[in-house]
Amino acid sequence: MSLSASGNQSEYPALGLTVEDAVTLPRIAIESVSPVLDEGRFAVKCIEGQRANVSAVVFTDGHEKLAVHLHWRRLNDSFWHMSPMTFLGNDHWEATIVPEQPGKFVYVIEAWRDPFATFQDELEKKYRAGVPITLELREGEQLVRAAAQSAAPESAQVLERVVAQMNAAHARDEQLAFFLSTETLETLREHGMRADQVFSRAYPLEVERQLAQFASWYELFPRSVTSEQTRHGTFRDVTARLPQISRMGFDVLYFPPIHPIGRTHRKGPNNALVAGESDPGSPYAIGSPDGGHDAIHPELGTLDDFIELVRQARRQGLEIALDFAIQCSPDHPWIKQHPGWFSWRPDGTIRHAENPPKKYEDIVNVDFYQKDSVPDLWLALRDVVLGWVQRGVTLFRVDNPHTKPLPFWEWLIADIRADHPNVMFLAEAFTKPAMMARLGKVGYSQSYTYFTWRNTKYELESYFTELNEAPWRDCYRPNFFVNTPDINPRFLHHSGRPGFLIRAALATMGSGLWGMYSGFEICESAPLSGKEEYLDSEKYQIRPRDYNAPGNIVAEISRLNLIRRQNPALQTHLGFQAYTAWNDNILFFGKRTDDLSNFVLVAISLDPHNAQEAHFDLPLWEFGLPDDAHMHGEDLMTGHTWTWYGKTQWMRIEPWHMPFGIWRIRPAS
Ligand SMILES: O=P(O)(O)O[C@H]1O[C@H](CO)[C@@H](O[C@H]2O[C@H](CO)[C@@H](O)[C@H](O)[C@H]2O)[C@H](O)[C@H]1O
Repeated sequence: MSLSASGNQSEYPALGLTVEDAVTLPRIAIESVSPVLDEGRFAVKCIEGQRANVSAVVFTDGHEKLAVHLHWRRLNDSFWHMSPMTFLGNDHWEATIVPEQPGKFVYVIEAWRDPFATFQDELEKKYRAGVPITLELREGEQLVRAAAQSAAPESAQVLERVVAQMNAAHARDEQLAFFLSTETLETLREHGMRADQVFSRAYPLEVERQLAQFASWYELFPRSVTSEQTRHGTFRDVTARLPQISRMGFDVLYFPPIHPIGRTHRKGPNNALVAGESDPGSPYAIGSPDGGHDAIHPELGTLDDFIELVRQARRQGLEIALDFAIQCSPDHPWIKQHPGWFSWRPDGTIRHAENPPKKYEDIVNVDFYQKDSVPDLWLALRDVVLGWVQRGVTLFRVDNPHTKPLPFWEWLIADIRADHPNVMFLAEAFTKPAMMARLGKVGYSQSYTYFTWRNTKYELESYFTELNEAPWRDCYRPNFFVNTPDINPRFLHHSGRPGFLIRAALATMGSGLWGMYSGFEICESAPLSGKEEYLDSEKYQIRPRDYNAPGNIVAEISRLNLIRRQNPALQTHLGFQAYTAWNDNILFFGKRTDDLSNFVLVAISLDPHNAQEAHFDLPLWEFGLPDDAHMHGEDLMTGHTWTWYGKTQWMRIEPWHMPFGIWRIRPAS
């Protein structure tokens, strides 16, 4: 395609215009529309019931006043909501919308020249300056009559009433009151002519449940919910453990794959390439003669047990999240039923999967673009998700989504959410930033992050700040997992209990979304030969645990989750602001709601071994207070309260007591 081939230069005004084209171009400019992602190619993320601010720079030639409206609606509704946009000065306009349910929405900005507003403004200035206004009053009359004459049928009656009102105003004061009234202005704005009317393009918004932004995830392997390594845990055992998990304040209970596990190339303990007869294998090796992605591993129980578990979990305030791992053990039924969905090598084998440098010898990948795969494989995978949705599952953690095609995700997520807007997807992607962001743009409601590898004050401050800025804030919600079955963070190998508390505080205070893989609460950290992997990982064997083991941090985790529930400022990663504490081992930051009604200060020592002290700045300026003002403080871990006098304060953190402080502040009255 070339410009000369299309022959239509007006599509590219910057390259030159004919006069015929120029006279048809809009006279009003709408620029810098926000929020917008990639010029509207992708939807900006919003949360149901929460305010979304829409702003734009709107201007025209000359001095005439403009009127600017924001129109928005749910994609499939015919009714448009309308809010006038407020003029903020310097051509900036803003309006707020509050979408009430999850789903896809669009918004459009409309602008036009508003002759009556221009007239009213001039009339008022001249009147106040004592300049003669007789002629102006006559011009006003003309304007109102012209508006009534050219009114659309649905506005005619309203404008006739306005004309009648004007005719009834005989005394000069009455006329002035009529022409300067807000009511006259608004009626004419709504029903009068819209000169040079222009519309922006429609911009999409994706509205999700609050759980998309604020949720505490707990991960466990159902087979390990048992008292002995030789007895496979079941869904019924998990059901019995639900109250314990719910009491810790979690909202989501996430399971690695629960499907039948293959036998061919099954892995043994510690990723051994050969498994013993009784080794259970990696649950990610999905598929056996017992079924594939839509079946349940027989040793976990029945489908009814699973459905009952989902029901019981809901009763205790927990949603179940399932793993969606698009890969097959060589024993998966699809390999025989749909050989055309895989790419075969000349020797009749399928290449095993990998995520370099990791090798997954017990699984193979499907091929999304084989002749037989399009669209049958895509539809089959969609039906797998739908099947679990029909069984009550609303959350899916997707394994390695960055190794599958982006168009597939964009289609699948939109297709599922069109009928089930409550369903959400968490991307288990650890890859380059562009792909991490793009997964959010194509529909993932939240994502794993680099948090696990950010340890120093500089790293944490920069990372938390970056996530608050464009483009991340519009497309990416970070779920801070403190550990996963694949990540036994090096920091925890030798940090002892204080290190676990440090990471828990960073995750719970840093983002509205955080996650923990079981074992963290009893400070498990034994690594596999210096690697970031767990020794005797539960990915390859059953691992019973004593959750009451001495030194556990169950009480602290429960408290942190409670603090999050009680403080709206902590229910999102947005609103983060780093503050000054004069010590590189102490991260000090604030989280606050827009109206400052909830303001939480967090000080976390990054040193699990030594006491750390610092002078720090109490952010009085955020409340518009002078440096000598008083501030009320409340320790949210202990309930202790006090008053701070003045901006410069001092703290000491002893990790063996509590390696962090969480203080709710408000101006002392
Ligand atoms: O590749 P990631 O680091 O994102 O890890 C995820 O995907 C892996 C493949 O599904 C998965 O790996 C585990 O399952 C494999 C298949 O059974 C097995 O070969 C690996 O040894 C095992 O670690 C990983 O757990 C998951 O988080």
